[in-house]
Amino acid sequence: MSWTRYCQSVIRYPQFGFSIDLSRMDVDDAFLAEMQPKIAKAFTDIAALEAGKIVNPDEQRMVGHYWLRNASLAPTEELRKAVTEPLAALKDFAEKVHTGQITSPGGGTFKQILLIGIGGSALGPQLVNDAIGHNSKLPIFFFDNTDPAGMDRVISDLKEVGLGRTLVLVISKSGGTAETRNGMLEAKAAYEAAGLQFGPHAVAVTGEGSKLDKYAIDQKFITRFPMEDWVGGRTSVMSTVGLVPAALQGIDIDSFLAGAAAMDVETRKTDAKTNAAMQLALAWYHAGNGKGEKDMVVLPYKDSLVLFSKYLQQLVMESLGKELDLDGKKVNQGIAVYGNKGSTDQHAYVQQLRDGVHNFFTTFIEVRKGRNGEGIEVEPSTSSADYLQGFLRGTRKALYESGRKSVTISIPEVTPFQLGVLIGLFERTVSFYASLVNINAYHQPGVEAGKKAATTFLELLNAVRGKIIADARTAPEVATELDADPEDVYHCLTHLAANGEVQIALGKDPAGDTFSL
Ligand SMILES: O=P(O)(O)OC[C@H]1O[C@](O)(CO)[C@@H](O)[C@@H]1O
Repeated sequence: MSWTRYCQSVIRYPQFGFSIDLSRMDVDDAFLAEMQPKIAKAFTDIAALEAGKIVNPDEQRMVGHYWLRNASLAPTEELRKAVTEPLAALKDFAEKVHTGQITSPGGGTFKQILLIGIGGSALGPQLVNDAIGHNSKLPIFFFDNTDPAGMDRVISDLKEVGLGRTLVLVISKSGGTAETRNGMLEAKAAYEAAGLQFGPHAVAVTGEGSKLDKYAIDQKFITRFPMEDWVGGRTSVMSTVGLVPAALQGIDIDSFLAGAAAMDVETRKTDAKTNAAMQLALAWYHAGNGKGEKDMVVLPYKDSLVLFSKYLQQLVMESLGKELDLDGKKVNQGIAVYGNKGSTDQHAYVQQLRDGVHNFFTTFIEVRKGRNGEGIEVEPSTSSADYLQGFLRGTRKALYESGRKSVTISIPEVTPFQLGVLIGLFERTVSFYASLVNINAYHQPGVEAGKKAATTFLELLNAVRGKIIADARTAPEVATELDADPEDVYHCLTHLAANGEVQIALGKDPAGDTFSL
């Protein structure tokens, strides 16, 4: 019975060794029949998207990430060139860095990279590095936050080889993201403290004319690569954002792009039954009633894919997590994504998956090849790879026995091509799912609220700084003077106290704590 169902529901693309098993998602024919009109609309929507329609109405933008791996699909010559020219330029740049035609200002080749970016401007390069960048030509380090201690740690690691031999990539589509700006200024300060000029060690990847672009010109960066407004941050790994670092690392970026293009060819086909991305989108819809009622747990059984769940978290949650649908109706859509790797998670949270709250479905990612080269027997006739496979199959079975659904995606090994295949699959699944639930997957209005509130907090923090005097005062006293919320003022004061700018004397509760110079 389950064997028949498996054979009927597995979709295979043997030409590149891919398969997806949806048999444990229990999607029935009646559901598929009912979804027919929505499926047809999703195919029409994505064809329009790929043809260059403005499918991101709020930002009045096209969505062109599918063109990045097949420029001939781009609707105009200008757009085609916007893909091919930066690609040729970044390959040339990487080649010159590798062959020493571009060297560090102090002489000598660049030996390592510091990438400064956040969200889509870091997650893709981090995934690529972790999955396929092992032993690459230039090791890469990241500033992906505004945490000063985190940056200090990275700078100290970079100093082992030397900042003078470190090429800095500052990546920001908008060119105005605070965390990235802060990281760049922190890196610049570290260079200057070491007696080095920052600009001649740096490269910018950003929108033309952005703040960062202007800064890069002013500071005499080595070069700048453009980032187009029709590529979203979370789908930018195949744009200059992902390809500049990957090419510098010596990763086979043509193969990476070819993998995504190969998946695109299959999932562009309008036969829903054999379209892995459409079937996956339908399975998500079925599992969560089209309302994201079930979370997606991502379990790749391969250490090098450990960041894939984090990468998918942004791709899926920033794309699908929306308050309003395209008709302006309040829908609060989304699918929560979390995960790490198997079989490690077997010893962490799989207990809850099997026995606890039933609010998820699992996406297993199987990598068929265990390792390159010979392995040992850990038991008679049994290898570590056999165990990894055994745990994947065992967990899938045990979950299904207790009514927990799962998808299993299989790839032969983790290569640039296969990583492209996986990314291509999920990008198109997100596009389809967004159509099925009628939302704009390509904007992120919710992120702005937190950014605005942070700006307000920073303004208040400076106002509070100006009110600290020698006399000890409570947060409500300072708040009255500033006509501000006492809790906000309290958090400003405790932050200043923790960083040595004011003294704190604890009272019996926060209202009783006093602060002084
Ligand atoms: O590349 P940027 O413009 O610095 O943005 C970084 C990230 O910030 C976000 O805009 C969210 O604030 C993401 O969508 C994006 O990937």
